[in-house]
Amino acid sequence: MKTLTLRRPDDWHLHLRDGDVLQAVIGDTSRHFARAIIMPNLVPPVVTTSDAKAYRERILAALPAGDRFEPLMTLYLTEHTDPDDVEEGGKSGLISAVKLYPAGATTNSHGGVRDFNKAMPVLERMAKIGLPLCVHGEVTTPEVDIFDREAVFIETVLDPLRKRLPELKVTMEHVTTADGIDYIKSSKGNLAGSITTHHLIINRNAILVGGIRPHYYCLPVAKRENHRLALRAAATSGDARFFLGTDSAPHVDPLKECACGCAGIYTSVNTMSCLAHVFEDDNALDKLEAFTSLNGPAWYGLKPNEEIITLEKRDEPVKFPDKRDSGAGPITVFDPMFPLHWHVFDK
Ligand SMILES: NC(=O)N[C@@H](CC(=O)O)C(=O)O
Ligand SMILES: [Zn+2]
Ligand SMILES: [Zn+2]
Repeated sequence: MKTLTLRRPDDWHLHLRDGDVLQAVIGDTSRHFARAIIMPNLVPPVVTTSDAKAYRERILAALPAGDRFEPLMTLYLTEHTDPDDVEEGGKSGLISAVKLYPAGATTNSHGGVRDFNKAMPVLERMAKIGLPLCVHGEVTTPEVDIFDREAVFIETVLDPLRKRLPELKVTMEHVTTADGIDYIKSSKGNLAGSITTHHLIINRNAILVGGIRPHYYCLPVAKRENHRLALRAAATSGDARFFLGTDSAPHVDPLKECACGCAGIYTSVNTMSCLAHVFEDDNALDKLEAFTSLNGPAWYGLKPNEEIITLEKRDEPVKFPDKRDSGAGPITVFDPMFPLHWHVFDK
């Protein structure tokens, strides 16, 4: 029997939502993960340090009894964000990063940034104090094809921004293209990328072949197979600039299974089993710990976790629920479309 022992992983991009959904999903993360960067795109968004403090308390209150989990809070960047508030939050240790959503790019991003000049004072302050900017890297220009939005963002927004503020530390969130991977690899020191579980497994066929499958729809949308292969190569390479950010993004089924369904895939439940499968397929099980447990903390200036988890490959596949029930309705769990044999033991 194959076993694998890893330092306890962290998730560097996670949506926990609030209220009933938070209550239903938090245990799926805290079961395996010690820490997570918590996305601020609530309704209304987490904009100020005091919003983040209150949200952090709601997350801790929702944790299953006995679970230890550290939510790493982020602020949602707007054109009116106060640089002093950001600095205070960053220096106090409450705020780990600020999140940039180009207005209209994804779920609850309408309050995001339209005019980057207006965000410059905050970005300059972040560069000065070393607080990372997490970026949803897609342009929203209607003329740009949805499959090209990441590549165009790099060329027209991210690269000019990084030239203007070379000291700013940037995390390109949920990289989905070979262009994104190449861009990160060409950088020196102040750019890194998170990669999701599902983008290592699905390409765009999963969404569109044989019928439209809303539970594989997320943003940035999955791309062609050559892009998935580039993501796999980066994740399994051990390169310290790439780490796991699941982007687990729960939406209740009625909001996905309708004429205009929400973007987001719920992967917290089976992420570690999926990743062990992917890394084994690529003969890279020895690189899994770097991806899930070492590269992320190093980038965010934190120590890796001391505790460990064990994964064991068994003949009997792992049984996962198809859905996670919440007080707001059922949430469909990511189906990788192959059986998962890596079981996780963490207690
Ligand atoms: N990834 C998604 O498809 N959805 C995320 C937003 C995001 O991370 O862009 C969500 O909040 O639902
Ligand atoms: Zn995003
Ligand atoms: Zn996300």
